[in-house]
Amino acid sequence: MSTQAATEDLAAVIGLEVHVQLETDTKIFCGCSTDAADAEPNTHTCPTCLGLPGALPVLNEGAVEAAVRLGKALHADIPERTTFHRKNYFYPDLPKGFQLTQYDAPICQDGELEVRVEDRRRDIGITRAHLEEDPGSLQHVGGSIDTADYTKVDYNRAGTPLVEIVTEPDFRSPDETRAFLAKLEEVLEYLGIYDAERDGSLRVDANISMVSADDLAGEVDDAVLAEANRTEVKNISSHKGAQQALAYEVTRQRNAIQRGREVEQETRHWDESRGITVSMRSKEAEKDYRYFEEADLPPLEVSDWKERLEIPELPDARRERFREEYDLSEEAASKLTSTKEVADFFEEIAREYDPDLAATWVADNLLGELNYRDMAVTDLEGRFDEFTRLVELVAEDEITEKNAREVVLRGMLDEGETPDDIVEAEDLGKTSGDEVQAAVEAAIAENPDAVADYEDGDEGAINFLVGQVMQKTGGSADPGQVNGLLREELDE
Ligand SMILES: Nc1ncnc2c1ncn2[C@@H]1O[C@H](COP(=O)(O)OP(=O)(O)OP(=O)(O)O)[C@@H](O)[C@H]1O
Ligand SMILES: [Mg+2]
Ligand SMILES: [Mg+2]
Repeated sequence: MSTQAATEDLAAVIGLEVHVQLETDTKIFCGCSTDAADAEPNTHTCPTCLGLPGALPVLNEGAVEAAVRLGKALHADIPERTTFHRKNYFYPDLPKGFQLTQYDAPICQDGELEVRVEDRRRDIGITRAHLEEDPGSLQHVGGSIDTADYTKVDYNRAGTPLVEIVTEPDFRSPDETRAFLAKLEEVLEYLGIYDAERDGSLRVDANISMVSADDLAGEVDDAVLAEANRTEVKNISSHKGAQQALAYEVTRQRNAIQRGREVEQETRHWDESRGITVSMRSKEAEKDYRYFEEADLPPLEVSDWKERLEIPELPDARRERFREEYDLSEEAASKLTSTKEVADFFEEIAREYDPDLAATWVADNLLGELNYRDMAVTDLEGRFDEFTRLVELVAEDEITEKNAREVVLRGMLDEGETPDDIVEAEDLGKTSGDEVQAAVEAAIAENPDAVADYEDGDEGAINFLVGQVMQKTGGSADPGQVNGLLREELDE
């Protein structure tokens, strides 16, 4: 098809395999801790995750529950029973010589995830999501994967629970994959089964082929996609990486086809520092893996787990509810549902104070100041009460909005102080009505010339008097209010 395609318009067909580390305390088939971020290499290991002879796997219920919750969120089918298989291949990151994974009875099948790209809605089909164990990690010394002097291996990661989410070849551009991955991460975080901060917690294999644009118009014939030669790009660890690696492949494959060459069906490696993909090996066929069912793990009955396990309201539903319930703009509702923490936080404040005030303070002021400092709402962990107190001070009119934003909020974020301490130290408490009234009267009594000018029709004189009152109140009075009070006195 390549020679024929050379004369036609070409379009990209993309499918993703996304590996997500599930957040559990222990590994998927043994009791070793998964929290090895600061551990010495090869210290979080045992005979099971090292694959020593005679060691038996025991399935971690928490990992299965996380996968079932994900399945619900993706509107996937959860089978009555699910099984595990051995996928045999030889590579140093795999001490047993096989990976325990799922094959013909995965925990989730036939789901979908709705994505928005600019203003278009795209429903991306989820072929399957299956559980498996993470291999160990390799560290290439003195170069990258193809040029290193030698390689070190660390089995702390081996056995970390993974869910591999395989999409249908439904993406038509690298941008769409970026939107999908962002959305998927949002859902995973809402479900509380994933830690985005952990290194390597999301890894992507991106499959891409170029086919004739005509073949993609209308109903797509599966046979066309099955026939197209695709490359599978590995070693992608971010949304941006996926987008860049795929954009590179679009150009590379298009050039090859236009020069009359065939695109090889192969596995390629994304070299992030060089911004290119490099050929690694021809793509192994499924039969190479000699899959067979793991005799040490009996089939698992999961028919009633879907009913039993609850999932929280997900980002799309929550955004819609926020728009209606709190009468928010699309933009504000999106910002306020970007993470579960932000959304929970907003709702807590909105219930107690005015939702408009809560929306302004969380979506604009707080997120704006955090963003400016490269911080996230999670950096405020344990200080939510302080922020609520700040909103309360504004709601009850005890400090001006300007001081709240420019002095108190910034002091909280930069100096780690509490709102009440800042208000006291900076003497920000709004001057009471009586004090302002007294200052107005004093300013009038002390400045007969300005009063006379005002009475002669000189509007500028009022500004001078406002300035006098502001001075007397140490700047804590509201200038608009002072102006009104002065006119009331003078116009009597
Ligand atoms: N013509 C195509 N162009 C781009 N991607 C495709 C095409 N056909 C299928 N794909 C995608 O390739 C991926 C296949 O993943 P799957 O895990 O089923 O098989 P695999 O990559 O052969 O196996 P392995 O898990 O060993 O890598 C899916 O994401 C699918 O959408
Ligand atoms: Mg796969
Ligand atoms: Mg693959």
